[in-house]
Amino acid sequence: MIEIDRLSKVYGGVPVVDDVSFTIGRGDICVVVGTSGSGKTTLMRMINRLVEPTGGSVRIGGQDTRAFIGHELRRRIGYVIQGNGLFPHRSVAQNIATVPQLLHWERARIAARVDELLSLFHLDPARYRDRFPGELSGGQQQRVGVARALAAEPGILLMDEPFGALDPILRGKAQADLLAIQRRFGTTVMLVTHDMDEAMALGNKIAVMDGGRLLQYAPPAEIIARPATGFVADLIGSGDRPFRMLALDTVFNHVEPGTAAGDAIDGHASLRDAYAECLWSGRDALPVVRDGRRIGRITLATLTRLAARP
Ligand SMILES: Nc1ncnc2c1ncn2[C@@H]1O[C@H](COP(=O)(O)OP(=O)(O)OP(=O)(O)O)[C@@H](O)[C@H]1O
Repeated sequence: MIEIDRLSKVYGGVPVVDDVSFTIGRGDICVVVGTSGSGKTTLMRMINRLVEPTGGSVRIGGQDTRAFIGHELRRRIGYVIQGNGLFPHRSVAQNIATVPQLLHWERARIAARVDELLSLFHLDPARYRDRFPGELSGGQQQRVGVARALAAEPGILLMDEPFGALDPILRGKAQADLLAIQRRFGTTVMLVTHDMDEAMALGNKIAVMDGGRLLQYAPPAEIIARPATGFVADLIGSGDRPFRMLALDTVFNHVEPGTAAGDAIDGHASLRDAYAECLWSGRDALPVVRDGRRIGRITLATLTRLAARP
């Protein structure tokens, strides 16, 4: 659990983070959104004390972060930045091993962890562990960057625009990987992004910043349905609201008995995808499959009802 308590940062008399308080629950994914210069990065960097607060405090697991020496705190908190920041002259394995080595893990344990993480990120260890970052694609480098941040099994992962440089396809895959890994390790994640779709896809809580202040901190459905200010409403985009609402849920949760004609949709698909398929194919219901077997249908009427303001 991360408790952010009246946190402020002032540069040259100007508050860039202004009296911000909120709590990130253990195992939560908190996504921080806001306009450029709203203080997102500064807020994040005060969690691992790359930036020292002017006022307020941060507690992790009940302990004030000021009780730690800065670099020791940072060894316990994974940190990923856009462009991954890999060491170019160290191999993939050496990059991932950075923090475990600082913590004096045994060699065999480090080697096993490197291979485990490479496999988790769909990189064959035998093929990739001895390569250098320059010998990887951008998407592969980004995965190694996240693997490095997770190497010492941190309870907390801070991610600053981690997928900003990836194309939309790779971005979707990187988001799915992050969700799978977060579920597996139960890591508490704080992620900064400019992309509202990404925020909604990943966050179970969204923090909206503007001018250094926290405007709203709530689950995505709450932010969409009840934006705290006009600024938050604008950020979501009024034309996108019904579609954002549908994107939050999957077909499985709304299957009805009955049949429908035409190609089926997988139950894991989002309601937004189901809605798009109904419109595109001109159907008012789609068959739903689970593991290749038809289990019922989803109707346009249900999707329309679920897209409305709750
Ligand atoms: N070291 C610094 N000295 C002075 N001003 C700073 C410093 N770091 C950040 N700022 C200012 O603080 C404000 C917030 O910056 P920050 O990087 O936290 O915003 P952000 O929301 O992450 O922006 P972006 O989305 O563009 O990355 C900006 O006006 C920035 O110019």
